[in-house]
Amino acid sequence: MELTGLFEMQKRLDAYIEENNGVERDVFREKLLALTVELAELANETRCFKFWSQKGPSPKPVLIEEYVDSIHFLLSLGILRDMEDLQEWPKGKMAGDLTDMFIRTQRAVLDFGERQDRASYEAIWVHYGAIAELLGFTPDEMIRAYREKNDENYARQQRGY
Ligand SMILES: O=c1ccn([C@H]2C[C@H](O)[C@@H](COP(=O)(O)O)O2)c(=O)[nH]1
Repeated sequence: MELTGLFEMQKRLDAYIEENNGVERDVFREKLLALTVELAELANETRCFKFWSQKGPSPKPVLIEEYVDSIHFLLSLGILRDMEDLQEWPKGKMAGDLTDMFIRTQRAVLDFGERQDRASYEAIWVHYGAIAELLGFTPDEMIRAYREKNDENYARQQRGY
């Protein structure tokens, strides 16, 4: 899946948010924490780990919106560390269920926070790709959901969110 267009949209949104909020410092730490929070929110909506509950996962539109919140911050972190030349979504084979994948993805995000290098950045994409596959998201669905949330993020800024 092609990432160039998404990086461009994210760069524009980030510039708008920074300008709107008078941000002049490096907000890498904040965005890293935001990504771990979004990942946990997605896990919570899937309820994959809630062996103590009989309730099923949230509907697909809810899951995909949470998913693309993560994609926003993942793109944004790449932009902050000059990795927006990554053209294709890095893919790799990963075995395991959703619970495995959420734990490993949290680790991959924190690992990137320490190393801040390309290999650890690409590893996060591989993990998110595996989550998308387990949740049955197609590339078209993800791109559509990303665009919709990107628009909503502008609208929120304009509303004084
Ligand atoms: O610099 C930023 C800050 C926020 N967001 C977006 C990503 C998510 O879609 C949304 C998260 O906002 P909350 O709902 O968590 O407030 O904001 C960005 O894209 N760039």
